[in-house]
Amino acid sequence: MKLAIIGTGKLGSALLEGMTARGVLDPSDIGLLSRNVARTQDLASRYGARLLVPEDLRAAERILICVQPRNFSEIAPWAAQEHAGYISTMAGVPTGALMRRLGTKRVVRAMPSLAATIGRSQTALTSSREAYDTGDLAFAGQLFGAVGDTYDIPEHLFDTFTGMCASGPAYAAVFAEALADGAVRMGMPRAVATELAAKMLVSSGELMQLRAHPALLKDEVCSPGGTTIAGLQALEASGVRSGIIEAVVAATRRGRELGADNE
Ligand SMILES: NC(=O)C1=CN([C@@H]2O[C@H](COP(=O)(O)OP(=O)(O)OC[C@H]3O[C@@H](n4cnc5c(N)ncnc54)[C@H](O)[C@@H]3O)[C@@H](O)[C@H]2O)C=CC1
Ligand SMILES: O=C(O)[C@@H]1CCC=N1
Repeated sequence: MKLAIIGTGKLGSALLEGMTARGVLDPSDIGLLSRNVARTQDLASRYGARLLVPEDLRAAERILICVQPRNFSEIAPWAAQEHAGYISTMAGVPTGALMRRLGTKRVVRAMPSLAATIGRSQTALTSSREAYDTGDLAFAGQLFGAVGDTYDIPEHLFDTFTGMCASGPAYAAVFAEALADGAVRMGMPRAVATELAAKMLVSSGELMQLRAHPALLKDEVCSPGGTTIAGLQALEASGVRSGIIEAVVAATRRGRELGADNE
């Protein structure tokens, strides 16, 4: 078995879906192990992966940990296998803590996002020296490279990457929801407003990528004395920029707390 995935919740299943859809691993080389056995059995049958019990981890070349940081202490005792390499997606938990709790030096820390489902995750990677030497980091690079872009991020910036790129879809969702609320406030039907808001965010992201800086897009859309600059004035008065900066700062700090809880 090339890869055992512990934790088949929102991220574990998104990674499974993204990886199998893109053929990075044969489903028969993937094993799944989670507390929610019914859901995991269902995923295993749907994707052609194996349902595992902890003893099966002895046969896993590498183990991908996708449980919540608060559940790490529950799985660490039986997840620790001398022969295996580890990849952890747990927010906040540093490579040092992973090495100590798993009793190995073969540790890769990864931070993907739910966009892995559609092959558009931005995944941060960092690892121990041993994980580099044994090819674990290269393996993780292939795995996450199949479901989006990968970035070498130094460990001191990992929680910030998490607070922006991995948490980011939630911020974007709140922005879309609020946009739709605005349109509903002005009389637009909810279903139409919700669909328009999401599509507008996607196309705006693509337009931004075609420009050197997001401000250039803003300037092109703002006609002198027009509607957009009036809307932007109201947005700026709400302190939206500071709110977004604070969101990334708070998420970064929370990542550090989760790391400290797992020392
Ligand atoms: N949801 C997201 O967008 C992202 C999540 N992450 C990280 O990925 C990890 C998983 O996140 P989610 O999938 O959202 O969480 P989740 O709560 O949806 O899934 C957690 C999974 O762990 C399993 N689990 C919990 N305790 C267990 C135990 N003792 N033994 C076996 N299985 C156990 C649960 O049954 C569930 O399948 C977290 O550490 C999170 O920080 C990272 C990037 C993005
Ligand atoms: O909210 C969380 O803690 C996880 C990590 C990044 C996205 N979801």
